[in-house]
Amino acid sequence: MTTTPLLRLDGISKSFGKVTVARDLTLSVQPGEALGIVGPNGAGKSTLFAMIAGDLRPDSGAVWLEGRQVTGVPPHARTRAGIGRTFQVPRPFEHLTVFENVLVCAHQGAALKGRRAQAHAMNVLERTGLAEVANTPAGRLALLPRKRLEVARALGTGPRLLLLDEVAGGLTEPEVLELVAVVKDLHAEGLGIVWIEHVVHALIRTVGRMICLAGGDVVADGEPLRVLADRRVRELYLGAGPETGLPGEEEGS
Ligand SMILES: Nc1ncnc2c1ncn2[C@@H]1O[C@H](COP(=O)(O)OP(=O)(O)OP(=O)(O)O)[C@@H](O)[C@H]1O
Repeated sequence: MTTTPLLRLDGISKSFGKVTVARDLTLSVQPGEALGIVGPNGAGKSTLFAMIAGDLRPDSGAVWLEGRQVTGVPPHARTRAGIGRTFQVPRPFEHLTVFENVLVCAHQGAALKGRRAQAHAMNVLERTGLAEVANTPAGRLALLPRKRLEVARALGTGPRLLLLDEVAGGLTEPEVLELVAVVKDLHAEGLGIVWIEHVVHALIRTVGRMICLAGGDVVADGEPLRVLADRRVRELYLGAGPETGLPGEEEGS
């Protein structure tokens, strides 16, 4: 028996002028799967998220969510349909508290009202380790809780597919591990996760599958250490700094 994929990109193509960021790209994410996406700067990773979330329309091809075509569906309706996303640069409502920020998402994204919305928002804060700062204005948060809040806001919308866009960027090593623990717990709950990340070792700890995007193509797809050991992937990362945590060749072979 075949299960309906949580997400399916079917022959997606997208160019900005002469720059092709997706070339006839086909990709499925199964329910509960955690997929990591790596690739050099400008590879088109964030653009891919924008097409999944509905902020950008592909030039051709289709986006399917749980067997429903959503290619022409606007972002707010995709949120309601079960896609939650974070942004590279978190932009919470700075003057609202952490709790209020998530409550807005529960109202607008998950269409919850009153006590149900409040209970959901509190639950999200517990799951993301933010309960203790529930009443702190978002603008006063340090970077790690700000990143946690970005994840919490996406969760507030009640997604079945969570898109994480470089949430580990800028964090210290121990902070990365704290964030990884949050994402791993969400995955263990059964949430489908697609995580774009340059901090590769965070992905290795979390995802069961990884793809590498470059020049609009998927250049490698499979078990994370195998993908990172792939010759083409290593060539793309040549010169990448140690902060990527790219494992040595012997680890992947
Ligand atoms: N709206 C747009 N209009 C024109 N060009 C764009 C637009 N959005 C992205 N691009 C270009 O498309 C390419 C892919 O950008 P994108 O942000 O998707 O890459 P990325 O893989 O996420 O990069 P990074 O790892 O640096 O975040 C880049 O060359 C970028 O300049």
